[in-house]
Amino acid sequence: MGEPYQDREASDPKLRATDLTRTFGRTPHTVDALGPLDLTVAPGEFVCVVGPSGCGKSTLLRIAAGLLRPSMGTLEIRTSSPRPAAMIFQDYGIYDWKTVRANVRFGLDIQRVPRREANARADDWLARMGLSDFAHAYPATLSGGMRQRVAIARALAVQPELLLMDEPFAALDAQLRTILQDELLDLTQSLRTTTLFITHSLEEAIVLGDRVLVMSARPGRIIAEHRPPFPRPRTGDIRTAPEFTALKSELWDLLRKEAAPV
Ligand SMILES: Nc1ncnc2c1ncn2[C@@H]1O[C@H](COP(=O)(O)OP(=O)(O)OP(=O)(O)O)[C@@H](O)[C@H]1O
Repeated sequence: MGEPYQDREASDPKLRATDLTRTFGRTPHTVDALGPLDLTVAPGEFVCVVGPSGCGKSTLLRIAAGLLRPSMGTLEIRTSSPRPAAMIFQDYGIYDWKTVRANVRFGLDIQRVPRREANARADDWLARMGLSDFAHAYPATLSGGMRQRVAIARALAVQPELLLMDEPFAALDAQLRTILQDELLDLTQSLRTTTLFITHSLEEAIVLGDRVLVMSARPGRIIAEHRPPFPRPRTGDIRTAPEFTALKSELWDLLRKEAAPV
């Protein structure tokens, strides 16, 4: 392996993890899940994290979302408004008993945005995601791709300063996954929302990321950083570029070493 990974200091990062460590369980049955790990995400940056199964990716994201505490070290999020970080999970995390529109409005209701304005913002997001005809439907009647579009609309409707995504497209078939990757690429390039995105898919990471960070096997640390060499705004067409294939195989080599049984 080459030089150990050192996160280049972003001067005023939106997110900064320092010596972040998480252990689960009690001695003698502890599991070292994560770290020590250093990471910064600059404002407007889209950072993808890939790593072998069980290396602590979700743990990292759950700490960033405030759902878990670090065992040691810190993770700071710098926000300039009371708007929360928004999170999107693999299993959509939408409420089956609420209509599609009420799901998209959910974060706005929590922020006590007046109903009329909240409905207008929800409807705007439903239109952007091609879901206007389903505003009054319940999620059970939607396909997986549509459900994930609802989750994306709900997260972005609150205009979060930080978007945390944990394998958001993992449950979708390959074709739909590609379509949603391209939609997210379009959206994030126009919104420039700071995003930390966890994925198993190298292709997804290269298409979407300003940086792709590779994690080691558990306890996960960052062992490599790559910047996909595709200027923005980019489109899904980069998937056929030789540089894309080359970077994918380079990342795959790194991951294969980490995933290999010892
Ligand atoms: N609440 C918990 N209690 C005990 N161990 C846990 C807990 N949550 C996670 N772990 C362990 O911590 C390690 C990291 O888990 P985590 O879910 O963060 O990995 P991951 O990289 O997201 O995995 P995958 O890619 O398979 O989703 C795993 O060994 C897991 O079993």
